[in-house]
Amino acid sequence: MENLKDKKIAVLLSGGVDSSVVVYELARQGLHPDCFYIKIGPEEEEEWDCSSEEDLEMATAVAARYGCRLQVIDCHKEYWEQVTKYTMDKVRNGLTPNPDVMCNRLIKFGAFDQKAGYDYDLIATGHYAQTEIIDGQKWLVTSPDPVKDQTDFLAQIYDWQLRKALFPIGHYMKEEVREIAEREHLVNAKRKDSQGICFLGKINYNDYIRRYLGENPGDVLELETGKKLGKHKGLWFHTIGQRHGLGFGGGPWYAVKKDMKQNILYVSKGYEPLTAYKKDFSIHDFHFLTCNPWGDAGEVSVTFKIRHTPEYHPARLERKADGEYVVHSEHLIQGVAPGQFCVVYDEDHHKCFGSAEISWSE
Ligand SMILES: Nc1ncnc2c1ncn2[C@@H]1O[C@H](COP(=O)(O)OP(=O)(O)OP(=O)(O)O)[C@@H](O)[C@H]1O
Repeated sequence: MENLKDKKIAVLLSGGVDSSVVVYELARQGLHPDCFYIKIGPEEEEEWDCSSEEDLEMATAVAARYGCRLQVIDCHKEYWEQVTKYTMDKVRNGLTPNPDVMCNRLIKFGAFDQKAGYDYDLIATGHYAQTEIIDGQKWLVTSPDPVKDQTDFLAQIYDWQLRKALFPIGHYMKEEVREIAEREHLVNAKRKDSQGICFLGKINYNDYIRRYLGENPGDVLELETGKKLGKHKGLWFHTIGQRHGLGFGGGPWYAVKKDMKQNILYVSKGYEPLTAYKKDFSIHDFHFLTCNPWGDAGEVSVTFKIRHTPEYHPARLERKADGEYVVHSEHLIQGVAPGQFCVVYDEDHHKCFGSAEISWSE
């Protein structure tokens, strides 16, 4: 780990076990970083839900135990204006967004930096990810825990954000983090991992979308035959590759294509319909975390993932004349949904180069 003694460090402390072990790890090195709890309230003026209150209590207890200050930073407005706007803009256009990816760029390393983080050299989080300095440049590298690895969620942060990021538990497996928390009797050692959309937690994704976009019913047709099977409530509730309880019987049915103009959802039947798979697909707006390692080389070997799963898929990445890329996967990939991020790694899935958005395809 880099020499931290002369650095001013801010810890993003959520009240969960991972960021609490971050504080412990730094304290163990004689450091007393300032801790920050980011508050994102519900969008309506309802009561703050009790799990957030409990989170803040836990964060307060952990910071106090290690002699650190804790401050609450309100990023409510920024979350709804930036992350929600991004999410709704994408789904409205039939694309599949990833709010958790944008939350890291826009909120944890973004809005937070403008409000408090600017005063610090490093921002430490409990993400399962690591960094490495190679030839004087800082790279994002994967965690040894393939199930917990979160480099995919970090693959849209800006280079200056990566330079400020510190992942003090990134070299551990999740079990090791839990063991440390139990051994140190941290108040939250036995708490369950958070789930759902970052910060929104329990909010159901479809309800979140419905609140902004409402419903827009249209036909559902079988791709192969054009036969009408029924109605959908809005294309934005469907993601390419997803198996849906559309309630038609005779399935399972998979969403395989959206016709935005005519508001039609096409589905295919069967457990593994070939229409739900792809080997070759285009990506655009490649965001490099550190730098473009390939220059304008025509083709390179990489690994990639398009979903938060432990597998990395081998592929050839082809650079087109316009500077965009085509992914040629070795294996068939299920559910290649436009708008999703394709996160690209080196052949050994060690270094994360960055990510690009999967392009719309007819
Ligand atoms: N409300 C919050 N306030 C401050 N930091 C946060 C908050 N939520 C998440 N973070 C930071 O982002 C990191 C990753 O968030 P994620 O939701 O993936 O948490 P997690 O893996 O469950 O971690 P934790 O156990 O620390 O909650 C956390 O470890 C923490 O550093």
